[in-house]
Amino acid sequence: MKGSQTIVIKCGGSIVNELTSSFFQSVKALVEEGNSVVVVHGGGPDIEQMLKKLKIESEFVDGLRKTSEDVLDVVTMVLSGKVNKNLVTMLQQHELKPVGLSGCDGMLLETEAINTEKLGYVGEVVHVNSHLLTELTASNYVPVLSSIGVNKKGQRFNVNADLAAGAVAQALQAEKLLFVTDVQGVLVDGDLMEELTKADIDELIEDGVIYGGMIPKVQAASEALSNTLNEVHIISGKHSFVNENGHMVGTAIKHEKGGNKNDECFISNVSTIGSSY
Ligand SMILES: Nc1ncnc2c1ncn2[C@@H]1O[C@H](COP(=O)(O)OP(=O)(O)O)[C@@H](O)[C@H]1O
Ligand SMILES: CC(=O)N[C@@H](CCC(=O)OP(=O)(O)O)C(=O)O
Repeated sequence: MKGSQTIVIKCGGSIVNELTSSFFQSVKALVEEGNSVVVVHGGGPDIEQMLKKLKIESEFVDGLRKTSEDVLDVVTMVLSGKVNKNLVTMLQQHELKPVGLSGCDGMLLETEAINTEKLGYVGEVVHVNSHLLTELTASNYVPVLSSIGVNKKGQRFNVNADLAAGAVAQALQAEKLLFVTDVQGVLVDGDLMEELTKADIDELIEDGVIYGGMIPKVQAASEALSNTLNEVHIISGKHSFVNENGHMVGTAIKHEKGGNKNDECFISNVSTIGSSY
């Protein structure tokens, strides 16, 4: 896939500290081929660790971390501090031009509370400042966004990073959205599902085959599908994005099965999955 596509890459907290050189080479190849790349990241395990250290309790409600004022401060420090700066420096080491930002900066992720009584300071993105992102990507910068949102009154919110990435992809009318995580894709009885539709996803969630942190990922993926975004990929950050033919690996979430699967060379000039293990 050569040219000027917009590609949103969500790096999950499960993998953000273990991304391999093959992963960074894949990102670099996408930028060098003239694409606009925006990175959105989470950091669930790092948040969990810091909350434990500070002896602050938190619980998950419907897959989202119920967020008190204290939890919000920790989430902000961990995501926009440690995780964001680690990712920025790693990208720099791979000769990219990352700019670390939170969703508060430039009101990148304007956010409103989902249900204050049930979830506290957990928000959903209602508007993305696409202009700032496109200004940066036009100059070959790679914006690296932590999933902290803000409302017009200046209140910060904790946003699930999968949902933040979906909102960014929709706002930018991205052609590609990649969820990079710690598994090869969606697995059923240990087998990788190469393609899934929304109907498949609903059934797999209902049957308990897709659970936990995979739920917001597949839901954000299917909701982000549009006229411009025909496939959303869930892939592992432990290796290259592509196989030996230059085609995407992992699970593709699509409007319907079949179609253009593997018709397109996603990236050329990058090490392939076979060479990276
Ligand atoms: N059907 C499934 N296939 C693969 N992984 C699944 C599935 N259902 C649940 N999971 C879990 O989802 C996890 C990825 O979600 P999560 O830990 O939230 O990742 P991230 O931090 O990358 O967003 C996997 O490590 C796995 O434990
Ligand atoms: C509201 C909510 O649940 N926010 C998440 C934000 C981080 C995140 O989403 O990180 P992952 O990419 O590791 O899932 C949290 O507090 O853990």
